[in-house]
Amino acid sequence: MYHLMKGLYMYATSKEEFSVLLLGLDNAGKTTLLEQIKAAHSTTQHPNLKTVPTVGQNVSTISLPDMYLKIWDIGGQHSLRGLWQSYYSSCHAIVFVIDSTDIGDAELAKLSSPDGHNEDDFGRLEECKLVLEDVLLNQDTEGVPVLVLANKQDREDCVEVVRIKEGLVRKVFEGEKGGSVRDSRVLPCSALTGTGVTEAVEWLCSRVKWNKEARPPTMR
Ligand SMILES: Nc1nc2c(ncn2[C@@H]2O[C@H](COP(=O)(O)OP(=O)(O)OP(=O)(O)O)[C@@H](O)[C@H]2O)c(=O)[nH]1
Ligand SMILES: [Mg+2]
Repeated sequence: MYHLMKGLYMYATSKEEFSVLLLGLDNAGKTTLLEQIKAAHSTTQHPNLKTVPTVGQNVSTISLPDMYLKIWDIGGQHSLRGLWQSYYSSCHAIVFVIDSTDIGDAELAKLSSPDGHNEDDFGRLEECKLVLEDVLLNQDTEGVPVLVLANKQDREDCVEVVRIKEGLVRKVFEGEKGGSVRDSRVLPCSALTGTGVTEAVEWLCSRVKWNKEARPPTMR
């Protein structure tokens, strides 16, 4: 009887759990974003916005009415990027965070015709493009929804989201094999102020549910 009751209780209280990876170059704002998401889903916690570069990973599970989101924030430094791929096969969505103040004017086309430009004009645009391409082309991320966040939109020197979408993201996604087989979206945000964080989480929740047959959740 005890086991039956326990089983029923577990069944009634368990929820689906989906894993989300936060990826992006070092200093993009991944850990700050995780802090904001955690604080937004806690009644007591304030975000710790004094981050240090992540060496390894941070992980937090947030409880939503109909699911758990287990969010993995992985260090973006060059030497740590090799670790990312070990998370791909078990993730349900990827958030690729871009520092909107460190990509020149986000115009990929200008990279290939650098007349009159020096490297400083581009920030880390080329590096950002290569790293995003690498994520998309890995076979373990095939079909996984990808949310690109144009972060640091609170700063005056940021590139606006439409430019990032048209000049950088669309071109990288067009180069992807198989074209439009995955859900993707580009959204503006400021991890520092929290603007756009709710919209990002909402998009993730809807897409992991839609993609449930291809990548089933675990029950918890
Ligand atoms: N102005 C502004 N600064 C931000 C924003 N998000 C992050 N930062 C700052 O950018 C710096 C790096 O933020 P982190 O969250 O530590 O970056 P990260 O992507 O986790 O970096 P790694 O752990 O090295 O991969 C910190 O000084 C943050 O305060 C933002 O939306 N606006
Ligand atoms: Mg970090």
